[in-house]
Amino acid sequence: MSILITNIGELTTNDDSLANSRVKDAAVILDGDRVGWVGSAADAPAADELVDAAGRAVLPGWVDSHTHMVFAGDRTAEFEARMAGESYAAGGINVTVSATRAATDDELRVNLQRLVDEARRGGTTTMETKTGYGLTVADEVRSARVAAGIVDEVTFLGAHVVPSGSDRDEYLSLVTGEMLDAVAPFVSAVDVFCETGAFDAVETARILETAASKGLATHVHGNQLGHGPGVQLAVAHNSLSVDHLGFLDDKDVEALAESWRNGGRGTVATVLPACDLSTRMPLAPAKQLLDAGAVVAIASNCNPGTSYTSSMNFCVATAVLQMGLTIEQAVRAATLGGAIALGRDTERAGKPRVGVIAPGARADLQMLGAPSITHLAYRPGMPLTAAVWAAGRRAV
Ligand SMILES: N=CN[C@@H](CCC(=O)O)C(=O)O
Ligand SMILES: [Zn+2]
Repeated sequence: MSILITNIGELTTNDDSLANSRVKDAAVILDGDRVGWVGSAADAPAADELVDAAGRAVLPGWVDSHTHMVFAGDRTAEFEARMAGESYAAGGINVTVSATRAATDDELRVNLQRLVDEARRGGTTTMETKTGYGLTVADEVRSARVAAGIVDEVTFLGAHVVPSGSDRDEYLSLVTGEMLDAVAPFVSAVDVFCETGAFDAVETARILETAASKGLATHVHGNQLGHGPGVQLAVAHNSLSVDHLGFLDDKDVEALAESWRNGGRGTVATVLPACDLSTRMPLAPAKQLLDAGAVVAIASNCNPGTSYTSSMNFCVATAVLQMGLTIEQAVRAATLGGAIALGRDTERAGKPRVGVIAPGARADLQMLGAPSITHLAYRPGMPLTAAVWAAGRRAV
């Protein structure tokens, strides 16, 4: 089954082999679950089905590379207290851990599916989610299993905090031993919250090294609540990404940029604008990172504590309006940037690449109710997602 989407006013491809990544009067053919052809509408071959974009903009579906969506409960009271002047502390995580442990598998599944459906309606076609609200072997395994049945990429975040009542050394041995082995069949990566109140530099290094020794990719939550060693550790351990980045010094920015020089595959700097706003923390210096040569991703960090939104439209608009990115930079960071942060920018183990509209890539596209991507920031807060195709199927 092939679908020709024609009469596209502006097509954003992220395909660097094309002279211009914002193509006018374009067309795309979806061939099953892959992109089959991209070009000028005038040259488009025939297909089984025709969709007239009527001059609207088409771009890759959002790739949300950082969420924590396997949870139960709600943290409205904590949010209200924060808006009244209290500051965010990692301790709130244990509130969600208690609620998550008390939930049934079905309740976790239904809540995760609800959030994924919301994200899909907002144009997201690839989603990562983390465990990290179970923090026992059994609860982390079921979080990973539930997530693996619903989202594209699952990350093990047993190293979120040391759960209340646990001995620190025993918990670290669990996270790097029995718990990691038990979740490994369901996950592709391991994450660590490297922060005061969570895990320190020595503990983070131990977790990253153990994950790598088992063939798993790594991510780091770093430099979220203050300046810390997260960025340097992530780069030194060749992590796929380091995320948050509200407190960076020049050496951190340079390390992230340097990691991509000389053809190296470095560490993506993932910024989380909705989280920065919801925690009233400094915005990550996304423009400085890009200007230095780092690869930047934008993600929602959807979770009940620090960022209860999956709206990538909101994140992109904030990155443009408040972080100083151009619209092209923000859209690229929220699509191809996320794909690179997940190691999904190339075909891997039979999984097609995502984050681009190019022949062979997964057929993940969104159409805006607007003629150009500029409207994502020009008309912030407006419901601009007009249509979504996920793996070639019309999803919205
Ligand atoms: N910082 C660590 N983890 C989450 C927050 C989790 C929570 O507060 O429930 C984050 O990315 O912001
Ligand atoms: Zn997070």
